[in-house]
Amino acid sequence: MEVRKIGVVGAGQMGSGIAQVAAQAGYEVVLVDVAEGPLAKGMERIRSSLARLLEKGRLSQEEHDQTLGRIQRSLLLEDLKEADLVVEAILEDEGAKRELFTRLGALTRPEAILASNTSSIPITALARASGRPERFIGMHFFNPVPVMRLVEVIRGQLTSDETRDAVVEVARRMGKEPVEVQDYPGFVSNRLLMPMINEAVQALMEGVATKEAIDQVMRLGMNHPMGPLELADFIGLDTCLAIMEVLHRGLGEDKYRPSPLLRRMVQAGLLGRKTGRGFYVYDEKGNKVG
Ligand SMILES: CC(=O)CC(=O)SCCNC(=O)CCNC(=O)[C@H](O)C(C)(C)COP(=O)(O)OP(=O)(O)OC[C@H]1O[C@@H](n2cnc3c(N)ncnc32)[C@H](O)[C@@H]1OP(=O)(O)O
Ligand SMILES: NC(=O)C1=CN([C@@H]2O[C@H](COP(=O)(O)OP(=O)(O)OC[C@H]3O[C@@H](n4cnc5c(N)ncnc54)[C@H](OP(=O)(O)O)[C@@H]3O)[C@@H](O)[C@H]2O)C=CC1
Repeated sequence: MEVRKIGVVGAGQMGSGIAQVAAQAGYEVVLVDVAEGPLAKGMERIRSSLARLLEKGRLSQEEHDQTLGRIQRSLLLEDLKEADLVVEAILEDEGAKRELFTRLGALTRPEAILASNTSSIPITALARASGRPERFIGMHFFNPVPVMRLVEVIRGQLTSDETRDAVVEVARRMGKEPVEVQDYPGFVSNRLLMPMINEAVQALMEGVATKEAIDQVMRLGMNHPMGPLELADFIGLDTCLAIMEVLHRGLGEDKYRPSPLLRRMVQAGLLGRKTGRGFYVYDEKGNKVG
């Protein structure tokens, strides 16, 4: 099946990035969110990322303008009726995602593929809610989407070969490297990454070192581009907690128990860069100021 039009639901940090790389690859894009505020913020993120690429000469003025021209913004899921592929990037909550996929399954064309950018939630369960498990798949992008090359491709129990082939082709056309993994909690990426982040939070809570020292150890000693606490702020502490809960529930081992400090920070609304404060403090442009 040839994909021409891509819908993206959720205009947060991931949804806006996915819409951007899809439009850069030449697809017609419809970006949908529930409210005007996040939609405007998502479009602003796309504009500033494209401006950065233009400034660096990675994009011509014409490509820049055409990319923006390919993105239609909307507050209505009904505008996804003509899409060939819809990628969901709303909050990491199984109930909310199931509800959305039930609606998408009812309103999109029967041959359209539905994909989730979930970080950890079982693809097979979301596929069932969509009512079209053969044409359902996990398409897991990485943050920041315009920069990171990986797309983790996760087949559900009933995903067809045609669906897998179609999203692999889309990912490649976006300039990404698709890697196929099985439908286990957290897949590969977050089964490995999130316990490290959770352990860094636990080490901070136990007073093993300051947050700066913990981050420095991993940056300077392991050559990670960001320390784990800085990275947790970048991802969003709500998303980190949601992923740890899926690992804990899904794999049933104590080693995946979310750190109480992580939980407390989410309860306090300290979600990281997106709310201006997490382990560190950020200005409105997302630059670390404290
Ligand atoms: C939770 C999940 O389910 C899965 C996940 O996504 S986990 C998170 C995965 N992501 C990571 O681990 C990110 C780790 N961090 C990094 O790789 C880097 O710190 C970073 C790429 C974010 C920033 O890199 P940096 O060197 O500190 O900053 P900076 O120089 O501004 O950016 C590096 C390059 O990326 C570009 N860039 C960064 N963000 C960009 C954006 N949003 N749009 C376009 N370009 C961008 C910059 O322009 C720069 O390009 P040049 O090399 O051509 O100069
Ligand atoms: N952050 C990361 O590094 C990564 C995240 N992911 C996954 O991507 C998904 C999105 O994460 P991220 O972009 O960081 O989250 P954000 O909080 O930045 O964005 C989520 C967006 O979805 C909107 N939204 C919430 N519910 C609905 C709905 N029912 N319909 C339409 N839009 C909705 C939110 O609006 P509002 O603000 O009004 O609630 C918000 O704009 C999650 O599943 C996450 O696990 C995957 C890879 C990396």
